[in-house]
Amino acid sequence: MQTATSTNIYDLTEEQLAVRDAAREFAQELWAGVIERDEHQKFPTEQIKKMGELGFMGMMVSPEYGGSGLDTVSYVLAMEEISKVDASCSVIMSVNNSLVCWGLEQYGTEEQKQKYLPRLCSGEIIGAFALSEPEAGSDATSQRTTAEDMGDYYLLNGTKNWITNGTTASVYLVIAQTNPELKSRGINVLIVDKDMPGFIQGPKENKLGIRGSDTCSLMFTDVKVPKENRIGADGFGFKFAMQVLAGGRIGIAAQALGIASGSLELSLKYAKERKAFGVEIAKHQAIQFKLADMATNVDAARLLCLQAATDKDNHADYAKSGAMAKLFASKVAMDSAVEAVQIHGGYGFVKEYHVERFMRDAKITQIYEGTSEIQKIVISREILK
Ligand SMILES: Cc1cc2nc3c(=O)[nH]c(=O)nc-3n(C[C@H](O)[C@H](O)[C@H](O)COP(=O)(O)OP(=O)(O)OC[C@H]3O[C@@H](n4cnc5c(N)ncnc54)[C@H](O)[C@@H]3O)c2cc1C
Repeated sequence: MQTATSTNIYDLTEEQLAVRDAAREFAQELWAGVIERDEHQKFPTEQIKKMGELGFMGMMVSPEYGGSGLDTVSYVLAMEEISKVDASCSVIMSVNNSLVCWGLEQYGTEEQKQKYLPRLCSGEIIGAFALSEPEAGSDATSQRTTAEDMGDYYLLNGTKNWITNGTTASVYLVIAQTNPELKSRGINVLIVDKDMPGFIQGPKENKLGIRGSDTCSLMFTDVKVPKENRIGADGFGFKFAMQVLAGGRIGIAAQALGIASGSLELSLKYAKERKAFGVEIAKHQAIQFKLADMATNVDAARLLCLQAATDKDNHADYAKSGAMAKLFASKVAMDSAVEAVQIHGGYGFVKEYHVERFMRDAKITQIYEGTSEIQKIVISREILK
């Protein structure tokens, strides 16, 4: 199925196009079992392993640490293709790539990078990023999890909420307050290994969408985290979280784009097959206009995603473009998926046709890594500077 991605409007390089094509080809394998994984909240273990082997789990990490050494544009293209089929796989990929691997490579010590990155990139282990708490979501500065400085180690206590890869990860980047008097400048980020005594993971949340990906709470009771597990200088944790989330948003924007373009592709196919009143429904102007709106929005969302990715690759400021890409693409994902269900009629309401799953999966892209309201705060702050 050809959509606007077939036209090289963004002057993509041969390498970027090859990555997109490889992701597109691999994504076809994700159709098998996707409904079952969604229905039973089954983690895509085999699929993630294969994604690691193909280089999708550490796409932007330098080959020196086992990564694919690719740019953010390539990452966006791959995220779109994988999200077109299974947004659960793509969120696992996104957290591992943009939050965990990127954060470790940018700010970790040589020892930390050597210890964790090769296995995170190969898919041998998975990473998680733990910022949100029961009472600190959008207002991430209100951290209640504490990391008390005990000299050689930090004593970690508290609860994190809604953590993607929460039950399956082996390594967690945990944000915690060390010095409340310094507010956001008293926050640290610590690398916590799954088997550290006092660390337990809660049960999987029973979710509306992205049900193949596991989300849970994390509980820390007197967990002793060695000082060498801190990333960056003392008090760098909040800045770390904001930096990785700014890049993470580009990945989630691409996930939303994929859900939207997947909805469009399935709708185009169905509209040419399904007949009503003696003709294919694609011949009815009402359906044509829905498809035209979807295609226009998908192309616009893709351009915003590529703009943000290009800004990041060029080391330009991507706070605004990343927030715009996520704000817009997540709305397009939601709108396109709803229209896809409508175009499919009654068939859209049952699982075999996938679009009801896209509709459920789309919603989260307006919530995590900064809600749409928070993206508007970021954008308005940037344009009013
Ligand atoms: C499936 C899933 C996976 C997740 N994965 C992770 C993860 O891996 N790691 C992690 O740390 N977190 C994760 N999260 C948490 C997610 O990032 C938060 O849910 C999100 O940031 C919103 O926080 P909240 O739920 O506390 O909502 P709240 O912050 O309580 O917001 C509630 C509503 O109020 C609005 N609002 C809040 N403040 C303002 C304001 N100042 N102006 C205007 N509107 C405002 C919000 O936009 C929202 O509509 C995940 C969440 C889910 C559901």
